Amino acid sequence: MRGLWTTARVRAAEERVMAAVPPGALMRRAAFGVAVVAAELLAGRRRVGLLVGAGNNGGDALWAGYHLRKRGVTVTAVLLEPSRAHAEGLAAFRRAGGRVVDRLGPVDLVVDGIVGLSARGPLRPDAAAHVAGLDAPVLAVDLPSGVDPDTGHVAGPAVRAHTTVTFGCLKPVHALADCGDVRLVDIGLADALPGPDLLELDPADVGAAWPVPGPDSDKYTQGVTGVAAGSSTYPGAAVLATGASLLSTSGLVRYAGPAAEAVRAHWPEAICTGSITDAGRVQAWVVGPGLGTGLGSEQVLRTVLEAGVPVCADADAITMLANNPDLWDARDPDTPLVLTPHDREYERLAGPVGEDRVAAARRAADKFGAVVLLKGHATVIASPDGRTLVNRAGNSWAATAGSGDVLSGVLGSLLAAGLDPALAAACATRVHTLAAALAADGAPIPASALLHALPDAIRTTRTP
Ligand SMILES: NC(=O)C1=CN([C@@H]2O[C@H](COP(=O)(O)OP(=O)(O)OC[C@H]3O[C@@H](n4cnc5c(N)ncnc54)[C@H](OP(=O)(O)O)[C@@H]3O)[C@@H](O)[C@H]2O)[C@@H](O)CC1
Ligand SMILES: [K+]
Repeated sequence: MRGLWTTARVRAAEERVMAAVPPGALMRRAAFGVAVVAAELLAGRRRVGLLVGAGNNGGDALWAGYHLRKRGVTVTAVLLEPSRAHAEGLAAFRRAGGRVVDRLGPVDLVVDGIVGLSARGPLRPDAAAHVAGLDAPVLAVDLPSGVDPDTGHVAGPAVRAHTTVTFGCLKPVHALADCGDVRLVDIGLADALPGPDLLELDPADVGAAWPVPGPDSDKYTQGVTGVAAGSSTYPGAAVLATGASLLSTSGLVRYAGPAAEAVRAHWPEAICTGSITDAGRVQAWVVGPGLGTGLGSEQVLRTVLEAGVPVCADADAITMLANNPDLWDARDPDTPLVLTPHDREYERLAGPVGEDRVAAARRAADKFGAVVLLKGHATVIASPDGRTLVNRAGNSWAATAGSGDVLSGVLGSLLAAGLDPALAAACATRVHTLAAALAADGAPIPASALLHALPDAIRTTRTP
């Protein structure tokens, strides 16, 4: 499990550590780390260009340039605001033979020291003009300039980083936005940091939490998942969600709805019935994918919410909850509920997502007393108990029709197995992402291919 800390907390920790070490020590450590990674990326090539902004981020870049000069690398620097460039860093850079230029010429690597933790908004026009002309890979100092450190939001021109070197701890931007390969340099902040603001699961965390049968298990001990999804118009959603539940755990899966025949044809092991009223007992429900939003579907949702077991409410279930707030009354507030909206569904439910996806997920989790899984390139999972987890996909292979149905099926089976709902949501998201990447292997895939890659994805997390 990896923690991520917002800039306010990082700054507070830095102040505490700075008071106890010689002036400039933290920047030296940070800059040395940048130089080491730069040398690695150069792999013997010898030309580095620095883009240097007005603050300490630029100071890091200049000191990194100093260390690279000591290794015999040719280093040039563009000072975006010469009068505000970090004075000691600039003096050291010049002493070591670094040259200040108006524009970067041909280089093998660019070091982005335009702006770091103090970043607000996109790149300013002069910085954007320097970045637009780059064709060498970019090593970002702390974070790619132009990306918001706390939200990962990109509102305009921004640096696209091949690699990012950050210091002391990860910040939200590193999980919420594309920072390339992220390297963490220890500058001695760990003991000064409070608990993290966000968490990101490692595959091993997922593997450790994933329910697998023990020596005494039977088909009931892993939990029975109920799937209330699909319609005569959309039987595929039922097939995908039920299949995903079946492939995620060895527990039993019951399907209830108008797509029973289609589900039975694809998944003979599922217990299928045409109506929710005779579905039998389950330990968790998945409700919503392809269900429709008519009166009959509302009754299905009401029945599921009244069942007193954890519920994963997806797609049409979210739309119905948004359209008809009376449906909330059917829910026992002590029973876990996981809502899995994409942005448009979120908007129906709780208003615009806005630039801060973490804040949006937390707002809805508070408002509804539910775990909210806000889907995106970076999926944010907020629990009403305050925990927030993020999962960065790193690719878009899962952005295909039916992919959400698979996710809800996986999540439902983890809820049925008794996992903590926020952990279940994070594990399901991670495995879904892995399955998409494994199935795609470089080429677009339909959701059914993602579905069939689930066992391999789960295996990956369980391999030490
Ligand atoms: N503290 C420490 O111990 C350590 C800190 N370290 C390093 O310091 C970095 C933080 O440095 P920092 O706070 O000096 O500010 P920084 O991010 O360089 O910004 C400079 C100025 O840029 C401007 N600006 C704002 N937005 C902008 C935009 N979109 N595009 C262009 N410009 C923009 C804005 O100035 P303005 O023009 O608004 O007055 C702002 O003040 C941190 O990320 C890490 O690299 C490490 O050495 C480890 C130890
Ligand atoms: K930067």
